[in-house]
Amino acid sequence: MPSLLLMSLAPSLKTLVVLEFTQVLPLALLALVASCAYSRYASPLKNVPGPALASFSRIWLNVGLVARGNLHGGIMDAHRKYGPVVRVGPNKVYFSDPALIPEIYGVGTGYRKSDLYMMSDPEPGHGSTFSERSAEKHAVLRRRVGPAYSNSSVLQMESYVDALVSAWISALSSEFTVAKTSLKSCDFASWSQFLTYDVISELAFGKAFGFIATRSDYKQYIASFQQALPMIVTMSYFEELVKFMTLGWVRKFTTPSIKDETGYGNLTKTATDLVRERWAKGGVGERRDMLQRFYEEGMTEKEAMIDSTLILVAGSDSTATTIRAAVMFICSDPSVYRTLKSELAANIPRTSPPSVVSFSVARSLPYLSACIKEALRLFPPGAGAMERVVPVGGATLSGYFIPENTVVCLHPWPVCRDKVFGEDVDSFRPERWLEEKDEKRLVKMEKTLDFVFGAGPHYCLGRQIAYLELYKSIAELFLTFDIGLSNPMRPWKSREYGFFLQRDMMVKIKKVDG
Ligand code: HEM
Repeated sequence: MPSLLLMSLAPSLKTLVVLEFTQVLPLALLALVASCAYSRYASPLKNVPGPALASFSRIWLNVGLVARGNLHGGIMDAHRKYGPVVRVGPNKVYFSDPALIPEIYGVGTGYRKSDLYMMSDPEPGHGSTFSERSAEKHAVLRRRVGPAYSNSSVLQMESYVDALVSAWISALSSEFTVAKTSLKSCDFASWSQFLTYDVISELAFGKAFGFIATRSDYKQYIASFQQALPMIVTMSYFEELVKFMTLGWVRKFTTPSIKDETGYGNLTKTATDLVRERWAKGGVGERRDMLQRFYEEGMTEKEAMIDSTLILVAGSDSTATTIRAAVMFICSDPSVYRTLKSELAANIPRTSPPSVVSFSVARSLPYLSACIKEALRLFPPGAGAMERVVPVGGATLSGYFIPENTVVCLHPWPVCRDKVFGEDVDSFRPERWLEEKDEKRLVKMEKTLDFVFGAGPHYCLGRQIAYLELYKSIAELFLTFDIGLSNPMRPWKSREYGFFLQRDMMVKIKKVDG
């Protein structure tokens, strides 16, 4: 009976729906056109230069740049075309003048992280040290995790990094060189990350996952991250979609499961299990690793689970990208290559059995330091937009009044090509760090470069760990091997989604004589 009634009502319902739709559609279109016209011609940002499409739509940024894996390149081009201030969206303005770093990123200036970071929350309402948008909650988290990253704790863990760098060099040697002759090309894109993943898991949990030992992408953590990242990052720019996706029932379909045998879900499970085990033992591990320090600072089990997963992600890709970039740039310039090799050979005696160069010795080598700085400058590995929200009252930035709640950002790629570095900013020239006689300018160069690690309350906590790995791995690589790019015309395949997804970086390696 009810179905008969429904059937008799169906035609009139259909007419009603069609009528409603034909009436609503023009109204919706009108509202859309009015909102685009307002954004383009009447918004307080109407005079800020930028692409016309970006002034009324997010398509230019979100689809044209982010979804195509080239935010850093597109933003650099936009600054070249429009100058130091660019309107990249209806409510977004990006800047390139490093003088704005203290204002936008400084301590206590009131600029909070934008909703772009929401997608990085491991759970709705539970931000990590990286994704937390409330300044108060972030300060509490940062106080608790800070000691684990301090210079002294990092230096206490140097011997564990040495053991892994040594195992990495031996593995490269036995896999790719025999009797000083190169055998097969090495995919250095993967091998650089085998090292950084093992180092970070060793420092965080007191136990390397086993990328070097298995000479493989252990449980496909790297592959699964690379597969998931483009979609996650592109969606994070559509904040309304993220709000929908974080609803409990939707998350079930969008988040990798901890029941997975491999991939990112399994990585989360591994970190979660290790934290649970450790908290059950009162925080005490076999040695005083980062997890133990988290426990000592009063972190809850949940906070530690969230932040230890963050370390694995934040601490492996960025450092691996810098190792790759350094190798690529050094191998592409014969004069840089020769100068670096001579400096290393002259200052680091080879011992038997071989020992890994100490951080203090490696840091004292001027040419090695200049190469690392130049690699970070020319190829900042953290290429995600560090967006912030203008506080109440608005602000005047680079001569434009920017109203409150506008999203603003300085992107490290254009910042690292600022004129303070000289005329030839697009060249890899380590000498620029050694020839500069003007002390003040050198300090300004150092400070500007440091922005690759962010600034202010969100300044990178893992900077010292990154440097420890960079100095040791690059010194040991060029001391032990002669290295050449297999395909200098196309050294790697690279796309960027905040992190760089790089593969097929084929290199030939040969043991150095002597
Ligand atoms: C060359 C290597 C690295 C670069 C260029 C880099 C860059 C950055 C940048 C730019 C930020 C600030 C992001 C923002 O404000 O949105 C950041 C934050 C962070 N980084 Fe790194 N990072 C590197 C290595 C590492 C390593 C090795 C670790 C961990 C062991 C790490 C852990 C973190 C954490 C926990 C934060 C969040 C800090 C906070 O918001 O309070 N990073 N990093």
